[in-house]
Amino acid sequence: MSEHVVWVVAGALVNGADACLMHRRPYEKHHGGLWEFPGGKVEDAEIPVKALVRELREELGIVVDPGDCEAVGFAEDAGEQSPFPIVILLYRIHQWQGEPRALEGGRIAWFARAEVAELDKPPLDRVLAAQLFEKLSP
Ligand SMILES: Nc1nc2c([nH]c(=O)n2[C@@H]2O[C@H](COP(=O)(O)OP(=O)(O)OP(=O)(O)O)[C@@H](O)[C@H]2O)c(=O)[nH]1
Repeated sequence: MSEHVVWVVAGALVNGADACLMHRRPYEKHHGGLWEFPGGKVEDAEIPVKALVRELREELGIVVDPGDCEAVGFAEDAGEQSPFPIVILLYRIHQWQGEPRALEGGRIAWFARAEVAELDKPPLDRVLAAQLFEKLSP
């Protein structure tokens, strides 16, 4: 059986010491109603960080410099909990241009670290959030 792996890039927009922007997926989509890091699928032959810059422009209307994206997390599921094999790369971003807006539906909001831990999230996002905040610890 050939398995098509879905590669996903996600961005943790961080404001100050603690606040992080999360996106609640539209209800009609896979993982609808759950809170995720903004981002999306890497297209064929696309370098991941450029896919992230593209996704954040499309989804939030912000401009991000690839040099401002720091890789901080990685999670994968071979298709055990997810309906398809998936790899997610998480980048932390401290600066961007523009005010983030939810341009593709769902909603966005800023959350403190403790609140992110409590949000309803897909399983891989629990792993990614733990990696992110480990890196943010003093
Ligand atoms: N963007 C994003 N996707 C995630 C995260 N965690 C996670 O399991 N996923 C899953 O990864 C997949 C990414 O799909 P997406 O829908 O965001 O990507 P996209 O906008 O490029 O695709 P589409 O246009 O087909 O909807 C979804 O199944 C989504 O639920 C996350 O933190 N961020």
